[in-house]
Amino acid sequence: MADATHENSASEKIPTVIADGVDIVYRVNGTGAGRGSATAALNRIVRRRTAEKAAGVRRVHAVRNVSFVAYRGEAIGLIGTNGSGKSTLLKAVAGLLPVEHGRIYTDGQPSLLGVNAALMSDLTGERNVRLGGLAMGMSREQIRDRYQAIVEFSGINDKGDFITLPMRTYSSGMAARLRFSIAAAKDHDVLLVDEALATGDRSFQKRSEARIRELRRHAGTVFLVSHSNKSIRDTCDRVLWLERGELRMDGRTEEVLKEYEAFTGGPDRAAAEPARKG
Ligand SMILES: Nc1ncnc2c1ncn2[C@@H]1O[C@H](COP(=O)(O)OP(=O)(O)OP(=O)(O)O)[C@@H](O)[C@H]1O
Repeated sequence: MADATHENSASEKIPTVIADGVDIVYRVNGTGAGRGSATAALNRIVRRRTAEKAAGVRRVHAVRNVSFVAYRGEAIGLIGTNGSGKSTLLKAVAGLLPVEHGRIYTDGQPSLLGVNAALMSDLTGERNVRLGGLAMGMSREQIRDRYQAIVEFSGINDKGDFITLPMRTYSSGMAARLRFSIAAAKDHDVLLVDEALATGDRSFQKRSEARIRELRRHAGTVFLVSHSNKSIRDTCDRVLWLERGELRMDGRTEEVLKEYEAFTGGPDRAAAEPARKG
């Protein structure tokens, strides 16, 4: 679907993402006394840290001291039980969330699947393909050349001429497939995929996995968040395992999944709740 511009091998070891001691903290307002009052809001602005508690601001420390280096040509799986910080870390790599401590360096523009190509439900699939392409920095000519391939890849028209209907008429699976197809039409420096493979049916999943392998060959780095250990095995050669916001393991896919499956109690039981510790 996309041009093969240049081939790279992981052996060249060109870093694309460096996370150095990253901490990410969410602040949730209105969880206690003073909720919504003007004084509480003013407090939050003026005396942030000390006032946070008094103003009912709860801190959720979602990612703790995470460091890794990702290289060009790698496909890296992000695994961990529910709430372990995978999506949060992905958003921070995409530049959509600030880090509390530490730094994230990226080479090139990271694209979080589905966000960079934010689709509009009142516009037709066709318009969204074109706008999404422009939003990702493709030229009109490139979009024209790849339009047909994007639509075919998405499979949106398999059951009728849906691409000319507004996106609000699509099922959530169809919308997710179109988002993936648009995002995957471009060769990304760093492509961040969050559970997208879980949305389509089996044949679409197969196509997306093949496309991720292709994107890897064409130089980019791919991050994939998934609860399907099979998808991770089929797509990734390296895995980062996050648990309670901490990087518990970083290594070859098989090595990490073996430990992870022992922890979660078997293959693809990964969505289980982590054991609570005090
Ligand atoms: N917008 C938010 N505001 C406050 N806390 C949040 C927010 N988003 C996530 N969190 C918290 O941050 C932690 C990490 O959440 P995150 O969504 O990154 O986990 P995850 O590993 O992607 O989970 P899942 O596998 O369930 O998708 C959780 O404790 C969650 O409750």
